[in-house]
Amino acid sequence: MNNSKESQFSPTPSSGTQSTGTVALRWLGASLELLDQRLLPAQEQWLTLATASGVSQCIRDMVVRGAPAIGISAAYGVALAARQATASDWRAQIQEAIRDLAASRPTAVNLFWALQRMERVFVGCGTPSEALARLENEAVAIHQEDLAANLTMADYALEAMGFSAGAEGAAQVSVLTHCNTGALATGGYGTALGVIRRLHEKNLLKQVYADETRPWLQGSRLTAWELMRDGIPVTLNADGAAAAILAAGEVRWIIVGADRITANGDVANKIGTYSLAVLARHHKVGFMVVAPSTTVDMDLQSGADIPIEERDGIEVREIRGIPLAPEEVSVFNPVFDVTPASLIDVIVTEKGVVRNPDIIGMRNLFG
Ligand SMILES: CSC[C@H]1O[C@H](OP(=O)(O)O)[C@H](O)[C@@H]1O
Repeated sequence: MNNSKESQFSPTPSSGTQSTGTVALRWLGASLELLDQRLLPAQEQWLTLATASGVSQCIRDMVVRGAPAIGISAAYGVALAARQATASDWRAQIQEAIRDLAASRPTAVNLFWALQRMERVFVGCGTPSEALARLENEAVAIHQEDLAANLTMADYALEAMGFSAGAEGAAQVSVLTHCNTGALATGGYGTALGVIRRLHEKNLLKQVYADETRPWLQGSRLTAWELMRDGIPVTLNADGAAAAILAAGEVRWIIVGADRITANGDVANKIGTYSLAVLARHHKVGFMVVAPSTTVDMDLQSGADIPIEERDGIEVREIRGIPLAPEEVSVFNPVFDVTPASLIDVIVTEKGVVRNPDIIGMRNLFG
């Protein structure tokens, strides 16, 4: 892996929508560039990956993170494996790359959806050169489809919020969001942050409150950085301040992303999401989950079935090597929690919207 400045590919959004300059990844054809999100906001440093194992390590280390971005990066990782696999055992090498990428993080179903889609293409390839061409095309398609989905979801979300088309002059709304669900977490534009971008584009956004999102600080380090680059009015708050913000009465919606949505509408998302949903219900604030259909896992009946990733306690005990707690203290560090469907007012996907989600509403949309 080394640093690089040039890039050849980053999908441009469909016409009629403001594109965002921020991207998390760039496909160069023979390599994948990843913006090292561990260093933001202090440094914008790109890593160039030429192997699937390098991409897998970057997902493990959260160089790139965010459910859709993880899936897209893994898809490009499989394409890189095809480029590397020229020996007689090329099939085994690509299959091993898929296995290694699948082991990189356990919760975001987008990863497994993307790898299964790439594997379906791979098994139909007869030669290494056919695999190289078809797998690269499939990874690019996954990337571009994700961006298109985000643009569609932004429109659906505004309708769900009561902003019909052409509502530019309507009263502005303040919202609160958690973690990072923007261009840094997706193929571009963002899921929950895509809705926030669209509200801003239509002059419907008064203020975004962004939870800092301990312990990895996706909110303070990524969301605040991303929104300020786009001139979007963002106020950073400690996670513990969310209750007081909702009690003040300005915020009308909490808008978050997801890492896995099960058949009954339960949602796994960044740790702290569940408590926001409880607060939202108590304060009669709308609670919206925005996620592409690649985040929906109809094979799991409920959130109890979702594997919740736990990461090293050092992420809680330290920040960039600076101790925040006694070195030997034990730490509970699940990086996701599950919000029951009963606390969710609406799930927005590019295939449509599920209000008051339950298994019937999910099945109507996803079969
Ligand atoms: C649209 S990103 C979805 C999801 O991914 C983030 O997790 P992580 O930063 O650990 O990859 C967070 O849960 C976002 O809401």
